Amino acid sequence: MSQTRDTAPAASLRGVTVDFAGRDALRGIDLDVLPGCLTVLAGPNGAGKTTLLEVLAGTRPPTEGTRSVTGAVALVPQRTAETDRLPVTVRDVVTVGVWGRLGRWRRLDAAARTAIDDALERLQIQDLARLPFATLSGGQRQRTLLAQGLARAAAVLLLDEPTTGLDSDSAQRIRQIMRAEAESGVAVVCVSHDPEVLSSADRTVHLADGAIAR
Ligand SMILES: Nc1ncnc2c1ncn2[C@@H]1O[C@H](COP(=O)(O)OP(=O)(O)OP(=O)(O)O)[C@@H](O)[C@H]1O
Repeated sequence: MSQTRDTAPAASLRGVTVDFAGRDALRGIDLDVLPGCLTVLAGPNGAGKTTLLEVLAGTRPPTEGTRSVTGAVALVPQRTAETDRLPVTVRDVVTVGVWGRLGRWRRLDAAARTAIDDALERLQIQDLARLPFATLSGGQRQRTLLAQGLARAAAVLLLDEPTTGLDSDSAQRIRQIMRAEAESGVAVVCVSHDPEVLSSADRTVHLADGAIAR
């Protein structure tokens, strides 16, 4: 970890509970996410990892408790059947990452174009940029979604099982990018069952039945 323990958190949750129709997916979660730190959320299926990531992202409001963040947040979701069907190119998907920095009409300036090109290059998908997203392989889609997250240049980067189903070279590249982002000061939080992601973590948060076990 490149930051000290007394660094102010980039995101904090206090007493967070998420109730799905009377069943608690999360129960009383207190969590600080630090800049410069790769935090891995681990635990069995159904433990609440994705729900916790969604609360950190701000896409799922907690039933109880509070969330505070100090800067922009990027969420790299697991590739899904819904995103497979979107009639957009790879470059379009990555371009969404810079929208938050653009004006009302979302006209791309030079800095935004550079951010998009850099993200495509870091994920080695420049040659795919003009292809429809729907025609990509699963691994290529995952790399495109991560490129979108990098283009956002957020203070907090959240990833849901980014190496699942990838070949070893692609998985290795994604692990290297997560480490590099953490080293550059980003607060990186990753849900993963991948032993190599777990071994590269600065901190592992184990969830069990909706609570932090250790
Ligand atoms: N939209 C939803 N509606 C109802 N219940 C849900 C919803 N999303 C998740 N749950 C439930 O909340 C619990 C936690 O789910 P979550 O997806 O956060 O677990 P997870 O640890 O990410 O699991 P996995 O490792 O299988 O991805 C599970 O019991 C799940 O069935």
